[in-house]
Amino acid sequence: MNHENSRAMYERALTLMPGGVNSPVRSFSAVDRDPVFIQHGKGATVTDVDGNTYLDYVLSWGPMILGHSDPDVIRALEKALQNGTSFGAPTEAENMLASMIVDNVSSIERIRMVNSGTEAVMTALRLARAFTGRSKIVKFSGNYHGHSDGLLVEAGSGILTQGIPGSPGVPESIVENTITARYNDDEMIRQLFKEQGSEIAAVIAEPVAGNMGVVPMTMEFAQTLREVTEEHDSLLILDEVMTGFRLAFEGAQCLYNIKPDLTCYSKVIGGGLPVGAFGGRFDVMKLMAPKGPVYQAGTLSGNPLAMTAGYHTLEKLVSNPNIYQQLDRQTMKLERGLRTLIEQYDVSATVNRVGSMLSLFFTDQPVSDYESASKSDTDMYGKFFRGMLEKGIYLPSSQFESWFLSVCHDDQVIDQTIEAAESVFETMFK
Ligand SMILES: Cc1ncc(COP(=O)(O)O)c(C=O)c1O
Ligand SMILES: N[C@H](C=O)CCC(=O)O
Repeated sequence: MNHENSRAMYERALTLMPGGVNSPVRSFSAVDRDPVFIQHGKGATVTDVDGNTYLDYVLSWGPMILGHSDPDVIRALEKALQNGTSFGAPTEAENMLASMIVDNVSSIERIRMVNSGTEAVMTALRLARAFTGRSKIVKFSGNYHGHSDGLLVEAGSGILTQGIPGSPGVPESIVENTITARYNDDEMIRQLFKEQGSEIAAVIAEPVAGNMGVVPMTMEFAQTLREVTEEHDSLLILDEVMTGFRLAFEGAQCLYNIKPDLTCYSKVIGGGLPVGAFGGRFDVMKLMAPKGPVYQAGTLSGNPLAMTAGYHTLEKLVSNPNIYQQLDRQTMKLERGLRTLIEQYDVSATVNRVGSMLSLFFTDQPVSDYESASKSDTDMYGKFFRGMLEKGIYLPSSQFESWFLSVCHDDQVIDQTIEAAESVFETMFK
């Protein structure tokens, strides 16, 4: 494959932006390679600036559940564009997206749109603190909730990929209110609440973690989180930025049958445009300004183009519930193909999957938390990644990110991916 144009653009980018990128994971630094620059995407594929086309399992890190350039979403955007791009005033598009969610997700009685997952989580925590009058929050190692100051401690995603414990520039006084606990450890969270329950404003968790690779929460742990927060009058915040509208329309909360007090969204809710949102119980949400005293604002919050892309994406998902079965079936096919290869080539690897989120970890131990995820052989992943890229398969450039499938990942796409993986395994493990 020729990557001449990507290389030239990356060299130029390095002179303009720190590390040549606007978000660290996309720099490919963890897989020891220069990034490819993407020109366009269609369905399950993206094409780079050298004309190489790849089967895409990154899907913009999750949002593109309908595949790239879905014709209905593009058509709606083209129409919306004729009216202008931003007004900083209410539009009907906001009502449409909000009611799509309030009418279809039972835990959401009120919702507020923002521009990113980071903003959604940051504000949901402020709200939880105001509602409870408490300062401490509990998060879990290996979960990632965006890059706000209090949440980078033992975070997943780029923080885990780069092997750094948090970030310089965050004052001690901010993180002293963040308690970090072990994911899927019932005993630890119960003990924590026994000791400090009256000071804890909220527990925030990814119901299926996707930022230390895919690590599902156990059913038991989900119930425990709901129980301890209720017992101690703390709030349970589910960060469904990745899982919302992806694992089911009602997100992971319906798979686990738990009702959080607040839920955070981003990714699929914006159909590929920048949208974040948080919502939940009316008695909590009514504290938000201008109804209540908790401040949040945004010049571009509820932007009409973003609302349009989100509405038309969710519209297609809600009106075709078979979509989730189809996504599950196709991802299971990929999972089975990878498992067969792991056995055939006797590789120390394990596959975790929930619905259309999947990770291949190069470790023979089960991966159930930050500690076990961290034991994966990241050099091996880098080698696998580079081999797959050369075969035209665009995977996440880190062991600790989820692979995502879209409705365009049909049998042919999956077969081609498994064939490529077989040929890469052949060179790596024969
Ligand atoms: C679970 C989770 N929460 C929060 C975020 C932050 O979202 P954003 O990147 O839109 O700020 C992300 C992804 O980045 C995420 O995966
Ligand atoms: N893991 C991150 C979000 O889900 C990856 C996207 C990013 O931070 O650039």
